[in-house]
Amino acid sequence: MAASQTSLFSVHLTPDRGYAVFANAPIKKGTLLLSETPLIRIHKTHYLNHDVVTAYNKLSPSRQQRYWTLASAHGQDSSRYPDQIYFSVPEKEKKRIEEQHEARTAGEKSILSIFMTNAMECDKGAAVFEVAARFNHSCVPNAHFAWCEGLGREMIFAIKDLGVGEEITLSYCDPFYDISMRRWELQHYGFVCECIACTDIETPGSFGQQSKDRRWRLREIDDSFDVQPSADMKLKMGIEMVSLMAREGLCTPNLAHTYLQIARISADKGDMHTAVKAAKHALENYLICLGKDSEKTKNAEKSLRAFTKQLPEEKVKAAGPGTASGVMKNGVKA
Ligand SMILES: C[S@@+](CC[C@H](N)C(=O)[O-])C[C@H]1O[C@@H](n2cnc3c(N)ncnc32)[C@H](O)[C@@H]1O
Repeated sequence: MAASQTSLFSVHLTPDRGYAVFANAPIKKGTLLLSETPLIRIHKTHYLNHDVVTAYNKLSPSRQQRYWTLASAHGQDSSRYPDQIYFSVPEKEKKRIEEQHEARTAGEKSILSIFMTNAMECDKGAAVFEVAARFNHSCVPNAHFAWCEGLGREMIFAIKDLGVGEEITLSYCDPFYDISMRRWELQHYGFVCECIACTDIETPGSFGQQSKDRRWRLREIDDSFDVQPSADMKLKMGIEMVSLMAREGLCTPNLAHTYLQIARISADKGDMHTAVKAAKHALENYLICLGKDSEKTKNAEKSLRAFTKQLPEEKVKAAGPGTASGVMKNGVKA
């Protein structure tokens, strides 16, 4: 595991979660923790066993050896999964589901089971990264991973301030999923999450119980946001989402995205002061989660600049750093 030690974090074996990643020093949110090229990459989102085996066979013997050290969520109880595939599912998709089910329930780890356990989505495909694969899951993650196609690298950023020895976690599933959807998703990785959002869910007043309601509401709003015709209603929903995410401790790009939506709706309504304030929050959060090179960050920066130009002169001064001129002065731009 020598390659996994950096000045920022170390990888250690835990008693109950396999390897895990821990902060070596206090780390500020927005810090780039890891930038890594793939060990193996498939240029298809819906890959078959054949695609993974073909890519594996092209690896050097030493890379193949390292691949086999990674975790595998095989050996699962098949009764926890449906025993039939819906009749209208296309043949190729049926084959993919069957192959993955077999890999997951087999007694031995396989090239496919390792890939499925560790793969991260890339542009039109998936890849496994030797170090990034060691980060465990939390539904309230303190780090975020994103593929940067321009750099051909997986980037992991701290999205909260981290203390020495703190485990660094990522979310393997959409944080807006409610608890039953998250449990279903995480079952595929062969574990039951015991994070703060997943425990004590029946205890009145506990974080877990409140979280259950909040995530359910987040999903409900997220599902209906785009089809909501009223701008005022959308604004209200956006503000509620931000508040729910803050209470959940979810500082993921969804938060930045929601701020940007609030900014755009406010700008459409002519409320440029709110638009600028919300766009500043969006930019700040995209910078923390995705860094300055991300297209999403650059778009937020563009929106902020556009909205600031429409502010009356005296409000530009009041809005201060982070507005169109502030962006340059404060070095947010590369
Ligand atoms: C991508 S790997 C993460 C690193 C892994 N622990 C290792 O030893 O290499 C995913 C696997 O880690 C374990 N894992 C991840 N998050 C977990 C969690 N919150 N609780 C228990 N096990 C977890 C599961 O076995 C899962 O299949």
